[in-house]
Formats: sequence, structure tokens, C-alpha cells
Amino acid sequence: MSLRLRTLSVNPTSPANPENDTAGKQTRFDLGNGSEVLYVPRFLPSDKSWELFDYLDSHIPWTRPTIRVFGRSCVQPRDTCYVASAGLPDLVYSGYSPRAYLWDEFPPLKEILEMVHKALPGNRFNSLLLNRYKGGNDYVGWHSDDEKLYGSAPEIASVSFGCEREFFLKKKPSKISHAVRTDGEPASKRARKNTDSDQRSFMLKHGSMLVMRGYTQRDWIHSVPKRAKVEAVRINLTFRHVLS
Ligand SMILES: O=C(O)CCC(=O)C(=O)O
Ligand SMILES: [Fe+2]
Repeated sequence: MSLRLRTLSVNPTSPANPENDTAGKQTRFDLGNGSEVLYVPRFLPSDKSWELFDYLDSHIPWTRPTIRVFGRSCVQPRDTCYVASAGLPDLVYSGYSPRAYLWDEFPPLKEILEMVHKALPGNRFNSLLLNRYKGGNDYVGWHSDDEKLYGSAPEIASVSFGCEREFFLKKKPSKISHAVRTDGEPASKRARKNTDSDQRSFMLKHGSMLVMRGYTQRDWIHSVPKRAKVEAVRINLTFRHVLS
């Protein structure tokens, strides 16, 4: 309970845009060139979301693995766990291959999966990466979830619980291949500069769902940066489809 009160005092619940905060409301953001984000601020009711938060916080076998980033070993700056249907190829990211737990071991996860499927017909998510950010020092750096096992244009559904944290999306710098160079200017100088429309941010609310689809993983990167002063815990679930 004290955790809950602390969360609310650190993160006042007044929405940035009240129009987007009506139950059931969802907002689509066209990122251009076939990339799109959908945001559903009240995907799950608050009380139900706190129940799920408490379950996940205490029942998930969280680990904080050592990963490799730019050739260097470091402890991943957040807790993690991986759940997947039996028989799928192993997930490997940053030189780390998490053990895959089964859905049957965590019935509430199957319940959330069902609600996600209902909201996003046409998807069959078969894997889930869970992240727990224990406070503002925990983060996920810029990356895209573009592993081959998800295919070329994966849809990823991200459900958040607990402390609100900012989620950033930034367009990857456009690559200009040497083959198409027509003048003497280095390619790095000719790459198009990022503009305001190449960045988006979302304050991911308790019980919200954000969906990345189309070419978002190919053309954009995302992150949840550190936040000084944030002390409360956030749990995020990203549902994905692994090709088999
Ligand atoms: O915590 C989040 O909102 C994002 C997590 C994420 O990007 C990932 O697990 O790949
Ligand atoms: Fe990601």
C-alpha cells in the first residue's frame, strides 16, 4: 500500500491531454512511411491494474542479467523475465538468451494476453518480455526490437503498470549508401537532419497500452530514460509474435 501512495505522490495523475483520457479511447499516431503507434491510456481499469502489478511484482522470477553492449559486459539496468509458448526459437538480445518460462506458470499473464488479443484482433502474440524498473535509475537505452525472429514488420503491444515513465521514439538517421553518392561530400554530412516530427514521447500511464506496428522497429528506435527523483516501481510487458 505504501508503494501505491508513493507512486501517486511522485506522479500526479492529471493527464497531459484530458481528451485522450476517456475510458476506451485510443489515439493513433502516424509516424509516416508505414510506421504507426497506437496509444490506449485506459486499456485496463486502475484497480485491476494494481492487482496485476502486485501479482507481477511478487510472483515473476525477476533476474538482472549481464548483457553485452558495444562489446562491453554490463548488468542490465532493469529486472527482466521472458515467457514464451513451447517450441519457439530462443530469443537472443545483447548476447543474452533468457530462459523461456511457460504461460501456464503465470495464469494472470494469460488473462492479460487474452485482453490484448481482444483489443488487437488479427494478432497471435506467443511471447512476452517483462521488465521491472525499480526506480528512476533503471532504464532501457535506445534500441529497436528488430531481431529476425519477429519478422520484418512486427506488431508489439506494450502494457504498463505502476509508476508512469516517459517512453521516447526517435527516427533512425536515414542511411545514404556509397553507391548513390554523386558528389564528394561525406555520407555522414549528407544524412538528413532530425526534425521535431522525428521524435515522439508518451507518458505511459498505469494500465495503458502502447502498440508499435508497421515499420516502427525498422525505422525508429525507442527508450525509457533514467529519471532522477522517481522512486516508485514500474512494470512493463511487451507482447510479441515469434515466427516459427
Ligand atoms: O518499458 C518499456 O516501456 C519498453 C520496454 C522495451 O522497449 C523492450 O522491452 O524492448
Ligand atoms: Fe523495446
